[in-house]
Amino acid sequence: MAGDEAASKAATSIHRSPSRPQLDLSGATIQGSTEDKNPAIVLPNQSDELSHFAIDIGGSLVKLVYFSRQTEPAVSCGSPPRKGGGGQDRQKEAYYEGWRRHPILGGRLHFVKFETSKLNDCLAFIQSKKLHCSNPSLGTRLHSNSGDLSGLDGLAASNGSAEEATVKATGGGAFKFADVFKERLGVTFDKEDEMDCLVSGANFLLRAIRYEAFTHLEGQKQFVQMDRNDLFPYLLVNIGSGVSMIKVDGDGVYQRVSGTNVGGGTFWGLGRLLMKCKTFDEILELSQGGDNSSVDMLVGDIYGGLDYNKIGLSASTIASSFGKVISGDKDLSEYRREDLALSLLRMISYNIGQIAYLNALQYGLKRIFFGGFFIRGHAYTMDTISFAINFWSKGEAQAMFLRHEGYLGALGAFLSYDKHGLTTLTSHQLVERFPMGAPYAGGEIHGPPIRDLNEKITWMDKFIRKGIEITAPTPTAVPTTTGVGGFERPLSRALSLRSDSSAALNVGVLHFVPSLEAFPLLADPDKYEPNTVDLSDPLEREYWFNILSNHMPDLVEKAVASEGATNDAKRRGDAFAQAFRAHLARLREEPAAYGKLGLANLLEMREECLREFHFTDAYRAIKQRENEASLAVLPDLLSDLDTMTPSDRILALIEGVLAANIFDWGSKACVELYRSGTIMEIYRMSRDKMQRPWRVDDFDLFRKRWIGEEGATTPPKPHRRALFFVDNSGADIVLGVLTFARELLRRGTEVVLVANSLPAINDVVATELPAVIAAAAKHCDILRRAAESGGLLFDAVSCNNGDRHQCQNGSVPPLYVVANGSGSPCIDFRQVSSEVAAFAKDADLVVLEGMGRAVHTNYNAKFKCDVLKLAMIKNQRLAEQLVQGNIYDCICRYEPGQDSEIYL
Ligand SMILES: Nc1ncnc2c1ncn2[C@@H]1O[C@H](COP(=O)(O)OP(=O)(O)O)[C@@H](O)[C@H]1O
Ligand SMILES: CC(C)(COP(=O)(O)O)[C@@H](O)C(=O)NCCC(=O)O
Ligand SMILES: [Mn+2]
Repeated sequence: MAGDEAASKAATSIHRSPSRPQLDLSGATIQGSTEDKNPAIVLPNQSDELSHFAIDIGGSLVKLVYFSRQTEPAVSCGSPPRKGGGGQDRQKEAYYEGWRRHPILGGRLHFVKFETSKLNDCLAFIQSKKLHCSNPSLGTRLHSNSGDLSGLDGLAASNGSAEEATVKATGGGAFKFADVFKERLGVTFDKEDEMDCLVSGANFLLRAIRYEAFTHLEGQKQFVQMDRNDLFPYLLVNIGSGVSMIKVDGDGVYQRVSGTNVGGGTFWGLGRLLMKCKTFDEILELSQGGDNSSVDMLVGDIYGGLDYNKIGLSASTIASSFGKVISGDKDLSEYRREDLALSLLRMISYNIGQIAYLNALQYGLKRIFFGGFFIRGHAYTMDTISFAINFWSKGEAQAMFLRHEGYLGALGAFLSYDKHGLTTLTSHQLVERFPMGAPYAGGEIHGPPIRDLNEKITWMDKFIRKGIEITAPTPTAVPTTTGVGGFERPLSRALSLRSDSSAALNVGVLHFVPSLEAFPLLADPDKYEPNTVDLSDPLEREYWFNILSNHMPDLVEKAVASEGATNDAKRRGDAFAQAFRAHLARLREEPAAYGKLGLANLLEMREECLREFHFTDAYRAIKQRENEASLAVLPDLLSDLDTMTPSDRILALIEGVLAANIFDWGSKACVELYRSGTIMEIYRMSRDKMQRPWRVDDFDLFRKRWIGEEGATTPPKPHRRALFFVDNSGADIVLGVLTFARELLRRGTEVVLVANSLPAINDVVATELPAVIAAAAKHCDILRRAAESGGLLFDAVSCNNGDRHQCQNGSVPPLYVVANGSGSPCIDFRQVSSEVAAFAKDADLVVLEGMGRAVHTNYNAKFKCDVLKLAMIKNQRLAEQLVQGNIYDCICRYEPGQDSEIYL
């Protein structure tokens, strides 16, 4: 397939579902100055009424799910601009091009909650964010400002007055408070059935969110990978104020089989009455220091301290919750509040667990999912419920919990709009992010919503003060279970309860990126795991947390400098550091808080966190300096390479990629190294040290594939197309990648350079590549012609050293640049841009370069086609662990693909 076809396939491959909404770009104008980096775009004919939010008003809590449009072309739109036009126009053209190519609405889903008794907070929140305003006649304003903090800038045509807006609403409050919403906000509720919503919310989450469901046993959280084709039947137990038990057999196919009036409302109500607790969390907190044996009547109390072995009950089994109270002659005030709280929690949780089990038994269901805000991510509650299910079912049935626990109904109501096309999205197209503002944007609970960066920084300060409560976990004692009776004491007794705000960080902002797909060349997509290092090991986790913490001062310094070291930049730098440290503290305490944790997630989160505080490219200056220094020596390197035999040359080229990978500003050791020499000195030193065999060395095999057996008469056919996942700026891209790419081109292989959509450390970004290539092309005819035919060069560049080498067949295949859809130093092949996926279809060679992409992630990944993994390991411990080697050792791993032709 020719490149143009591939590109056009990339463009068409996204028009998947005609039912998806499209943006009407006709008559679009850019508002504001053309010099403005982030101008607003006005779409006067975009009349698709925006469905801003859906609401679930329950007996205790109001749950709000709201949508904000993707206001900038998605990260996957980093393709280089096409020919024609002046600089400014070209930018504009590229911008529109992005929108044309990705007309499906991307956007973000936010989750917030309020107490029903504080409905005013909720109304104020909606009002301040203008969620209720959608006025089609005014058109829509789209801002390209990526600094959209809470996600809603520029969403609505904001004249403040709401025209007849209808909003999906569920829960009893949809009836009870319909008039209030009409009066105060002018919105009319379109009521959706609560059970319908719970079921569709749960089905969506279980299918589309990779780490949604988990088990919780004896303090251990374990994510359960649901098979989307084998989801049904299951029992859904929603523990809100009251409890609903629903047997779910499919989409919209369910039956509410049972329920109980003894639920979260009972717990909270009795907690207020008995312990005089002001908040729900206070009860949970109290329970952690409780001993229920002073309140509950235990089997041992009845049997004189003995177990009742005959029927399998231990002495510590609760025979009767609160039963001991009848025999003592004590006033309420004479009981410890902690003990009462624990008895209450156990009573409610066991009871619900038991009823759930009986229903599962009656309907032959093995899987039971618990939702509703009674759970509140509280370890002891979950352990108690799990214990009950496990005990009564003798291990047959399994209790699972949902990360979005209380939002099922609100999410279901939102999905019922059906015009976002969300129900068809797959996990590949969803990215969950955890911006610091997320828990606060919901107000309160904590209100008021954060509107700008300034407010967010102020919030950060508060968070940190609150965050001090988030201490490192005290090691938990060995669980003291007493046979069938359950835990004597809460396992998590020693831990302080997480504040609600930090618990709210369990639920992030869900980004829909319709243009992301799974990489089609993965050999076994279901088994694919991007992370090499297993962070479920506490020692490993601590090591990498420390690495990231220690790197902070240097990173903050670079970030602040990149923004001119102004006072504002310094303030943002501090806030960034606080925010990222808070994430680390949160994850130290609960590693699985954000889903399954891998090193790649941490490295990406750091980049996201920088962006959150408006550091768009912290290493901008460094990247530029290194590019210039490398471009200056490129001509000499090219001449050297051209004097070599093909066999020596391929070795020199791979050596070159490995040696240049030393320029890594994310590695502490490397950053220290740079103090001791210039870029060129370090590059030369690195090259001089290149000695084979490398620590992992498949070079001989690769050379065979490249030039064939020695003395063979017919050389192997060159690869058709190479997909080269590039890494760092400077020597890495200029002296390593481009020289290798040139050789591939010379042999007749099409080359697609796949670079980041957004910056990450000193990685080269797709939009920066055309300029780098243009500069390199001045010294090389092959690169120039290939870049021209790949549409990368606009102005004819003349080759000033007259590259004499021609391609084998006289013509040069195209060189393309494609953005990968990510802004991380690693790559997760479950989610790449649709352009990469389209270009992959014809590729027969994948090259992964650098420690992030070839070692931290994908070291063990298997591909359908040939793959070459090239990296220098710039961390001593990792080198020891992974390859029994040392820092600066190199990896050259070559694995012929399952489907590739065997030439050997
Ligand atoms: N911050 C909180 N405020 C009040 N109740 C809470 C809070 N966090 C958890 N809960 C518990 O969650 C229950 C409400 O759960 P939810 O799923 O929202 O149900 P509902 O729709 O009936 O309000 C409350 O009765 C209480 O037990
Ligand atoms: C972030 C990185 C993966 C980038 O490496 P690259 O992909 O550029 O080779 C790497 O710098 C890294 O793992 N740094 C942390 C390890 C350390 O400082 O020792
Ligand atoms: Mn890198």
